[in-house]
Amino acid sequence: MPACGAAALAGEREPPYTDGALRTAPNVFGRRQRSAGPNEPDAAEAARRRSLKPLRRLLPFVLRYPWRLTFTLLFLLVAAIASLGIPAIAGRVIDQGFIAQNLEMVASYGWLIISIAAVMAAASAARFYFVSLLGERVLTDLRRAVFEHLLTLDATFFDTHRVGELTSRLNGDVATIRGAIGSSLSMILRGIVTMTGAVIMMFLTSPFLAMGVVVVAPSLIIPVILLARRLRRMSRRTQDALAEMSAMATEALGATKTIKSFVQEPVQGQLYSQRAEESYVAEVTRLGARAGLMGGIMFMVTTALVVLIWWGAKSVFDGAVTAGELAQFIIYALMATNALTALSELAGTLASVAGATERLIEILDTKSTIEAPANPLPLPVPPRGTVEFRHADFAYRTRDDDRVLTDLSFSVAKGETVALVGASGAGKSTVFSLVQRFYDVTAGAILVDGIDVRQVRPAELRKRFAYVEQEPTIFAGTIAENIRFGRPDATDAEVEAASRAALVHDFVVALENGYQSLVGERGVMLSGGQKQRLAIARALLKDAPILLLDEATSALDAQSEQLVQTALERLMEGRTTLVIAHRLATIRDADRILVLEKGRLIDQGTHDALVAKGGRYAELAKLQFRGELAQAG
Ligand SMILES: Nc1ncnc2c1ncn2[C@@H]1O[C@H](COP(=O)(O)OP(=O)(O)OP(=O)(O)O)[C@@H](O)[C@H]1O
Repeated sequence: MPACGAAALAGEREPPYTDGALRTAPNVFGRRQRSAGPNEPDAAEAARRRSLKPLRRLLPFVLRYPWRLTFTLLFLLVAAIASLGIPAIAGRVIDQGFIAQNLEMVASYGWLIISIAAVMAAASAARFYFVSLLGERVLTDLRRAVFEHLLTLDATFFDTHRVGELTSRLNGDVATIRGAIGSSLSMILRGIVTMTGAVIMMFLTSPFLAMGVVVVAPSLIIPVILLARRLRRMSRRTQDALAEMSAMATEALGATKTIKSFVQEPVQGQLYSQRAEESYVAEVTRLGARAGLMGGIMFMVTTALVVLIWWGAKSVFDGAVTAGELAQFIIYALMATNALTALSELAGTLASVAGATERLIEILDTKSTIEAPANPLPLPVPPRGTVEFRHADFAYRTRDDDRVLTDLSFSVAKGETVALVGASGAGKSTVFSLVQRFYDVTAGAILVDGIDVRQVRPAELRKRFAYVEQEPTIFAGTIAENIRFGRPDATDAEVEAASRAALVHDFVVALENGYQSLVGERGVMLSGGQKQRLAIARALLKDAPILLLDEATSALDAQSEQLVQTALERLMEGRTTLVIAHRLATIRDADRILVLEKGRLIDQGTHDALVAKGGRYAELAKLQFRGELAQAG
């Protein structure tokens, strides 16, 4: 019995994804990149790994379910008391039954043991059930809380964290905690109660033998604990290697087309096999050490047991204890050893659970810098549909010194179509992010419908915009779900009306499942033009007063282009439109063109006026619309 816990003492069984592994995961170039954000200072990392403090943060989640917790503790106590009662009766069986040769006594004690065993079994099963129930509940709540919180975080957070890392926190870290709470916690709780109980019973049974054990035990336990700690460090290295391998695979498998197109399969294969080898070596080293430790423990425990039996037998012969008391004592000693092995496992498991919890809590503790003001102002109803930038300066927090927008001032009146034009990196997309308050300006102000965007609830503000991205985001779901994205309660008739206006209806009805057809991940089953029209239908259905349109740069064929253009014209009707323009047609139809250069507004006016002026815009237009100008001219 003591040897069976040797593996646990040896510190095996750490769930995957321990601390820090994912933060240094390599990319497809085989280079490690840290994605730690402003909330994750590196220096404290090592100290935090050892700390069990984060576990306290799980407490509020657990205390939400007082009944489940009470039942868990109740059944835990009942099972422990019952299991501690059995050896005491076994001792009596030996003294009053075997030695006194009284078979009746053996039988009646036998019945008693069976009854207690029944209680113990039922209470253990109930304890396991309730602790698992509690664990699953806590994890589900935690996972939901983290996901919901992630959605509230600002764009800067997502600029500094890799999506892969965040999803592995949601999956890997939660799985780590589940593994621990689901089974280990149950074992651990039992271990604590049993060990305490068994030691007390050892003293009650024979203080003399118990004192002997207390003196000798530390010399056995301390080296084992030290070795086990070393083994845990090795185990962490193994998991780091494993996490690196899987992070690399995830990135590579998500980019198979790029890899194939650049004929990088052999290089990627080689990089992966390097990781696999590293992982293999780390694991084999760990297994070797573990095997040695297990063997050592087994030998030590068996030797200790033999010594205890010899010394116990001597005490029986000397008349210091009875044979029954000795048997009883040995059983308690074995129970205590077993419980100790479970507890030594606790240290390893708790450390990794603490690490996993910490990473999840870290997300929960991250505050969004974009928050609703304490006393938000309402936006005017009906909407005015105006936008104004007042001396706006902006720098991304990740690149503090690089000013992206400088003293930008312009205003867009209701129903006006204003085109933003400028070289790549001039700050056009940044204007779109700021007006929707994904980031805050560093100086100046942005007003929508006459009100500073920082004074209204972000959700209210964003309802005023329909945003059509350059590469529309299509979710893996049905066409209807994608169109309804901004208004899940829209009726079928409304969806169809928007689809007809956006020229989506005709191609949808030709599909076998119509609006219920699945579009695949990122809309892979749709053509570029279809995706754009779907995004336009979605924006139409949202029916917001201000349209933010980032025109697609990728060329569509003439017919598809015409369809998208028609759909766009319908979407722009009656709305204020800010458009990042890449097409001459859009530019010509715009009421005004804003020319941005390095984040400054250097000119504005109509296309003809700006061309006639012959400044920067004329040059830019010549470059950007070269083909179209040639055709037009
Ligand atoms: N999330 C971000 N974090 C840090 N810097 C950023 C971020 N997004 C953009 N930038 C930087 O801000 C500057 C302006 O970028 P922006 O995307 O607004 O330009 P753009 O005019 O829209 O360019 P393009 O036409 O190529 O899309 C660039 O120098 C860019 O590198």
